[in-house]
Amino acid sequence: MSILDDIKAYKLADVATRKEARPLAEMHAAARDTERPRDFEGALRRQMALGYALIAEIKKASPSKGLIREDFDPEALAKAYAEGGAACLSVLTDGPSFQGDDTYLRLARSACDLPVLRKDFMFDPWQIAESRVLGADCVLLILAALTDEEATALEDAAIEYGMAVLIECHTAEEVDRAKLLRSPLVGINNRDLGTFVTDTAITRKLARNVPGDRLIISESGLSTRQDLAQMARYGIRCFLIGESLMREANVEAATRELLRAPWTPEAE
Ligand SMILES: O=P(O)(O)OC[C@@H](O)[C@@H](O)c1c[nH]c2ccccc12
Repeated sequence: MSILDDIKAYKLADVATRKEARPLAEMHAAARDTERPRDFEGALRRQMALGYALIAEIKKASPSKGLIREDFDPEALAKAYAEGGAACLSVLTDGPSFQGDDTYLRLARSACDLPVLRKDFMFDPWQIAESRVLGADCVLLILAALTDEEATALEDAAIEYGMAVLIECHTAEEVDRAKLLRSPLVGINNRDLGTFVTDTAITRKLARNVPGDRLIISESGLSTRQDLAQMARYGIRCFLIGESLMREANVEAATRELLRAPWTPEAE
């Protein structure tokens, strides 16, 4: 069984229990009743016009690295990322694999003005409604874990609640499948979720197949200004970064330093 199968099994069991407490009709009504989500795509595009756009991730632990950050305060981290110049936040809410929690999302979002991605594993439209109720402005759809039909149903639900959708791909085939969906946000994960092997060349290889009207976000394994400059040479200026920033003592300063003076062709 691959790790994604394993995650799907515990996630569906967890959703079944949560659903008993709040059935779909009730969660759907609550989601429709929330305030307008913050503009995730707009925040990325505004920052890209000025340089790099960063989705900064709040992640305590991961299955490949174990505990990443001991001193873990989601509110302080959200403020540090916002002050350091991030465009958006990503908050892990999955407990079993990432030591995440739904409350981390609420705390991070209320500590700043940034739009927030709920980083979790979505299989059931009920989870999309729940994400909006928790305050998420964007959800992640991992194509490696979903059929086209499932991805479409989840995307439709997110769009109905006014949320953005980050479509995650890791292979050329998944990039082709992303074209069947409506969301312009295409994440290319440099990490293989089955083996945890991370190779930042994956973004450059797959970017060629992404239509020009989509916004490419390079995800995972990025840590230095050189990493970002290297991507920018290929026209990719939007990044999702977690671990390397989570390991910094001063997250705000590290974020600011990473985003300082973006690479431009003129500078070469
Ligand atoms: O911590 P990193 O290597 O900077 O990566 C961040 C993010 O891309 C990674 O956490 C991630 C990308 N896709 C995911 C899907 C599920 C869980 C986690 C992820």
